[in-house]
Formats: sequence, structure tokens, C-alpha cells
Amino acid sequence: MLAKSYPYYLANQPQTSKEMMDVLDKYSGKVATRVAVPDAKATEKAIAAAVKASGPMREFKPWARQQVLQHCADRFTERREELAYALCVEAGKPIKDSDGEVTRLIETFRIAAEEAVRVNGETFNMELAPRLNGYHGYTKRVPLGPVSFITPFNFPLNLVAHKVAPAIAAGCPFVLKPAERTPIGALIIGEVLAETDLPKGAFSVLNLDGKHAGPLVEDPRFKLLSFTGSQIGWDLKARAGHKKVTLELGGNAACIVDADQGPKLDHVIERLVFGALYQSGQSCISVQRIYVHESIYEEVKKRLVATVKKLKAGDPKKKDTFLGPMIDEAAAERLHGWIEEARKAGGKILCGGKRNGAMLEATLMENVPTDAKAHRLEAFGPFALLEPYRSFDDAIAMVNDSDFGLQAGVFTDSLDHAMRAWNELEQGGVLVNDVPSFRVDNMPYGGIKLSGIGREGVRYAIEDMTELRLMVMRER
Ligand SMILES: NC(=O)c1ccc[n+]([C@@H]2O[C@H](COP(=O)([O-])OP(=O)(O)OC[C@H]3O[C@@H](n4cnc5c(N)ncnc54)[C@H](O)[C@@H]3O)[C@@H](O)[C@H]2O)c1
Repeated sequence: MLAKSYPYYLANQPQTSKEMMDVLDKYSGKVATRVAVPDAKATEKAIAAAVKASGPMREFKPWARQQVLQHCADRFTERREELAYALCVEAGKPIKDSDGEVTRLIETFRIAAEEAVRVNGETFNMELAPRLNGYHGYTKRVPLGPVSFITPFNFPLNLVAHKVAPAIAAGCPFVLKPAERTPIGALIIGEVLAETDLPKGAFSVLNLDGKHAGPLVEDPRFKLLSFTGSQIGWDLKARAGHKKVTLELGGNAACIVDADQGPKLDHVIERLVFGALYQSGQSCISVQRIYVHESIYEEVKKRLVATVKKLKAGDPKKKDTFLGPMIDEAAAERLHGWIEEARKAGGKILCGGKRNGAMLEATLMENVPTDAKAHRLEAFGPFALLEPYRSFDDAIAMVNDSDFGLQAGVFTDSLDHAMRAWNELEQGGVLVNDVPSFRVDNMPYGGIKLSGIGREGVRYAIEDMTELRLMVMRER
């Protein structure tokens, strides 16, 4: 069950407001609950409180940060069902996947609890020449200070966790603006954080829409803006002034299926279907382009289509639903338009292609021209295209023919091809024998090209939220 309404959080405290925002059940389209919306004064108070909390957060020692993070992980475990249900309703995410996301929320906080006591510097030798005898160098990592976070709709818990948990581990006060279509996950995280003894002002969770989030981007009192979302991130970076900016943006991830899969093809098909269609393809590392060696192309195509046609679509609250709705009708309409455009330009629909409101059928296509939107832009929906390739050189070139570079996958038993993929694919990460849609929460995760700058994954986010401070000591 969801609460009737949810407060926002200002300087660790729940707040009501005259202005309320509806949150829709994404499957039924009905109002599921309402959230309190802060005004401009509250945003200013949240920033001032974060500035004031910088000192106390710095002094809030690693063991105390660890305890807070552990408490959160324990409370999320106790509230697992409620969290999964909230996600299922607010994001239309199938309940099994929602439960999986709660697991990742818990894991991310547990990883951060471990990392909180491992934020180390180094000792280095400065005696490089006789004139430097007796000099020693030491570094430690110090928190940056107040940081601002903006998160997208598609992982309302885990992408919030990837900012909030490292911030606590690093000792940075933060102001978070969750996606306005899916704020509930972040607000339950806020409710749990409010139970802890984090210093006053250490966190605020503000239910703002993009138009009212300007101060989180522009205010110079923030030392870092960490943004996950669409290409709008680049505009925000241009407005962010001198602060550090990390951007986790989208992609049109590709996967290569090399020749000679033999009996392993069963696993390849299962992973490709998952990678392309899991949570209706609304993942930044969803498989959008599948390049298959020509010797097995027809077989892979036949088996993919047969598997996709069996997937259960519909109510995300039902346990056996694989494919739920897209986030809203406009998103489904947009991708449906791209599919139609690709079809008219010579692409062939292998399965799916029809839309009913926010429900878009799982769609596979081939012969999609490389300049079609469905090929070049981020589909961010239940869609993938297939193309055969002749040589591994061709496959690498096809994957790299993209403005994005988040993750790519390659199924191969050839060590040479695996190494070539790792060396030559222009990506933040290369998955060998799995789909690019794979992520574990301690790995460095992020992209190049239009997919962003910086890496998340708890330890890497902590690096972004701290800076090195050097001490040089001379013996005398
Ligand atoms: N690389 C990653 O880790 C990753 C993970 C998940 C999603 N994504 C990307 O996120 C996108 C989907 O999410 P979305 O539709 O919520 O993205 P979005 O860019 O529309 O919204 C993301 C967030 O930015 C806010 N926002 C929008 N305009 C703003 C403005 N002018 N000023 C301040 N904030 C503003 C939104 O309110 C929301 O909170 C996809 O492109 C997806 O690939 C990337």
C-alpha cells in the first residue's frame, strides 16, 4: 500500500506543503498518491542548511557514517515489500524487477557502508633526487562539501542510492531532486534517513520539476552536480558554473554475437531478450543494436522472435508479467513513431510494432537504415534491431558507429576477439559473454561520447565527492 500523501524533506525533516503533485499509477493511469512540493524559499533553505552541515558532516566520522548506511540497508530490508510495491506502481515496473531493484538498493548501501571506512589517501616517496632528501608526501581525501543530485525515472531507488549512499560515505551534505514522475522511492529513502543521527541539514529531498530545479544546477555553493538522465544533462553542465559535474546519460547499446556459439546459443538468446526488453527497455544500457555473425544470423533471428513472442505483457503487479507499460503514453508514442519511420525507410518489423496507450509491444526489426532515429538515437523502450556482419572488423565498426558509448557486449569464445572488443570498442565498459545491460553496484559505471562524463559505482562516486589534500613533510 502507498500512503495517501508523502512529505518532502528539508534539512532532515519531513515537510508538508499547500502545493501537492499527483503521482500516477503508470499502468492504470490513475492517481496513486500525492507528494508535497517545496516552494523557492524551501529550496534556498535546503541549500543554506547543506552549506551549514558541511563542517558537521566532515566531523561525522567514518564509523558513524558506516552505522547510518548499515541502518538504512537494514531498514530497506524490513521495508522491502513496501518499496517494491511503490516502484511497481509509480514506475510501472514489473513486480519481480521492482523487488530486484530493492535488492540492489540494499546492496548499494551495504557497499557504501564498507567503503565509508576505506576512504584512504596514500604515502608517496618524494626522495627523487639528492635535493629532495627528507621530503615525504601524504594525501588524504576530504569531502567536497554540499553536492546536488538530479535523478531519472527509470530506477527510482537504485539511481538515488548511487548518489546518496556515496555522499554519506564521503561526508558530503546533499540536496536531491528525484524524477517528478517517480518520487516515492526517494521519499521513502528520505524517511529512513530521517531516522538516523546524520547532522542537521545533511540531506534534503525536494520534489521539484525540472523547471524549478535551477538552483540545484546553478548555485555556486554546490561543489558538485551529479546528474543522471537524458541529453539535457549537457545543457545543465553548461549552466553549472565552476562546480564539478558528472553526467550519467543514455546510450543505444550494442551487442555482438560471434560465430560458433554451439549449445551456448540458448544462453545468448535468453540474455539478449532480457537485455533488450527488461523493464520495457527503459534502461540506459538496454540492448538496442544486435550484430550477429552472418553464419548464425537466421538462426538467432528465428529464436529471438520465437522467444519474444512468448513474453507476457500487461499488469506489472502480476508476478508473471515480463513487459509492463512505458513510463507514459507520450514515451510509447515517440518510440512507435520511430519504428514506423524505420519501417517506411525499408526496415522490416520481425515482431511487435503495435501500441496501446503506454503499452508498446516488444519489437524486433532488421534492415533499419543507419540514419533512422531507431538506430541513431536512444530508443529507451522495448525495441531492438538486428543486423548480420561478415568480419569481426565490421562488427567493431558497426558498434562504434554511434554517438554514444556506455557499455557494449560481445558473446565469443575467441580470446583474441574478446581482447579486441575491450581494446577497440569506444565504451565505458565491455561485457564479454554477457549483454551490456549487466551492472553490479560496485563496478565503475559510466560512459564516454554523448553518454556522459565520470563514473558511478560506490567507490568511484566517493572519489568524485572528495578531493585529495596533500601534506608535504620535511625531516629536519
Ligand atoms: N547512464 C546512466 O546511469 C543512466 C541511468 C538511468 C537513466 N539514464 C538516462 O535517463 C534518461 C531517462 O530518464 P528521464 O526521462 O527521467 O530523463 P530526463 O533527463 O528527462 O530527467 C532526468 C531528471 O532531470 C530533471 N530535469 C529535466 N529537465 C531539467 C532542467 N531543465 N533542470 C533541472 N533538472 C531537469 C528531471 O526532472 C529528472 O529529475 C534516459 O536518457 C536514460 O538513458 C542514464
